[in-house]
Amino acid sequence: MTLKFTKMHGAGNDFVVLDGVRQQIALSPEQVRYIADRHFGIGCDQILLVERTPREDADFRYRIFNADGGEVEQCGNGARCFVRFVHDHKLTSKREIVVETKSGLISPRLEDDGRVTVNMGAPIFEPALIPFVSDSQDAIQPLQVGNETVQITAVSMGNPHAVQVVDDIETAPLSTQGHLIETHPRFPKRVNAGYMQIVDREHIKLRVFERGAGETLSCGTGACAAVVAGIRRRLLDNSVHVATRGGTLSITWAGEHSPVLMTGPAITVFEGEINL
Ligand SMILES: N[C@H](CCC[C@H](N)C(=O)O)C(=O)O
Repeated sequence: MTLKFTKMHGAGNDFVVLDGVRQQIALSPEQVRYIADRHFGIGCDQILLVERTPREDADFRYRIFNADGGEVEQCGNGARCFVRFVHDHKLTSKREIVVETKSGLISPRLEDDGRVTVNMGAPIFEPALIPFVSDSQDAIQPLQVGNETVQITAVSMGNPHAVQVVDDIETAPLSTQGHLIETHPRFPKRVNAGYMQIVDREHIKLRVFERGAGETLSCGTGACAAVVAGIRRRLLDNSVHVATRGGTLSITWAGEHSPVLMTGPAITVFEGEINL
């Protein structure tokens, strides 16, 4: 089978985007891993599959597969690339669309300056819904990682995140802690491990060891989770610029049950075909 694909990135978090509207696509985990492989395949952090949806209240369905082959609930940087893709490939003329994901509806919008704003929905703190094994919803909770105890904020943006505050992002222990947190038994569906450095109340630096992909240059839901965590810890104001290794994302959250808004880039790099 020959598949047309589009290679895209959102602040360096890169994607292979597949048009499941004009092509009939059903990928096995092995095929996902092959496409995502940076030596034997195309190479990407995630694969994004665009599909029609039967829902009346949505324009498309959006399926996300991590490089390890697992299908997941949400991808923030991918949502921005999604709306750029469907607009540029003339699957819609709308500049704002409603997209069905495994974790609910999101609405990305193309801005006049070329960036994309996404309403990512409200963060979730109930442990059972993250999911996180805990009898507390405190903003800061201890987590035993190897032979040390770290202080995390557990939050879901549709996908699970464990966020820490560090003094220096450059020395954050992603290489030693990242996988241990990702696979921690208190996160039954595994978790994305975020490390943020507070620059001031409107600026942070962020690195994320992503579930199913390892450290990426940027993580959109991770940026949302980090800002929410910082606001809950009373360290940040409501609008924050998040500097990631691949670029800057702007996140706004008014607190409580209000939605998190994310604005950032969505870039098309090249089009191609791959034989599966
Ligand atoms: N690794 C994530 C999915 C991709 C999220 C990230 N690339 C983003 O931009 O939000 C997870 O397993 O939940």
